[in-house]
Amino acid sequence: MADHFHKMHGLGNDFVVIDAREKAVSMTAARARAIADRHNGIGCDQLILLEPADDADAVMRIFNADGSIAEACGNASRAVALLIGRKAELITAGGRITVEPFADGATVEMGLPHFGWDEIPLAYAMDTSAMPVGWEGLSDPAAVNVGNPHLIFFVDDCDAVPLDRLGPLIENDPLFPERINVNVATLTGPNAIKLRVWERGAGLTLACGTGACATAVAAIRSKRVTSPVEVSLPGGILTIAWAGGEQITMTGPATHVFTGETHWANFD
Ligand SMILES: N[C@H](CCC[C@H](N)C(=O)O)C(=O)O
Repeated sequence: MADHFHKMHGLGNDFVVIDAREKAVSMTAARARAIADRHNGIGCDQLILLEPADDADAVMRIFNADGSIAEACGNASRAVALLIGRKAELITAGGRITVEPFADGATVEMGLPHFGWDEIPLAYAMDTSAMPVGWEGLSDPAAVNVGNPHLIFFVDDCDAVPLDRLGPLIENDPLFPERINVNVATLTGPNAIKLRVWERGAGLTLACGTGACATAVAAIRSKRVTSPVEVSLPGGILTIAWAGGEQITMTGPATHVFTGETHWANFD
């Protein structure tokens, strides 16, 4: 009996989605890594495993391409919304989210942002709105936790930042006990941001939903922009709304590419 999966993406941030609500699928970091491998596996930025939940529509477990666990995944939340096909509540390691699909995408209530140094988390206390730290020309970042941890640098030209080199350096800095997602953002209007992201455990991706949420929240909080914000990533545009103290709302496309079948034991 073959195992089925859905190959999906949100603005090019791609996923292997396994719906294990009816039939359990065991997943380990090693198996997730093997499935995510773009040469010897199926290939994806994150592996998404849907499991039964007592008081929600599903538990959504998120494995990065390196096998590490992510507490939130905005683009995958929209993909799962499309797959479920109706309004749904999902439990993730970072909290409870509500998703509502439309024809070719979804709106997601991503929960509340957190700003405390120990909520990011950081290794020691500091003001997370403008941190007194820097890496090779990148300085004064903000940090926001939107279920998962994000560091945001506002720069004049995000395309000029060597993120392929600085991303892993910052991701793995001892300041971040749980590592961190690295965002470089350029303001392009009173409600517009251009964004590139180095993702914890996945590297450069075409889009990052939680990165867009964290960056928009940091920009709104510091009065660089007003809500709602259009965030332009290499893969496309997400709209993020946040009225301070409220839920973050993210709206954007989701794509079901194909349904495939395999045997997960092949990846052990
Ligand atoms: N691509 C995801 C983010 C994955 C975050 C993951 N890299 C981590 O937090 O470890 C998104 O659309 O939000």
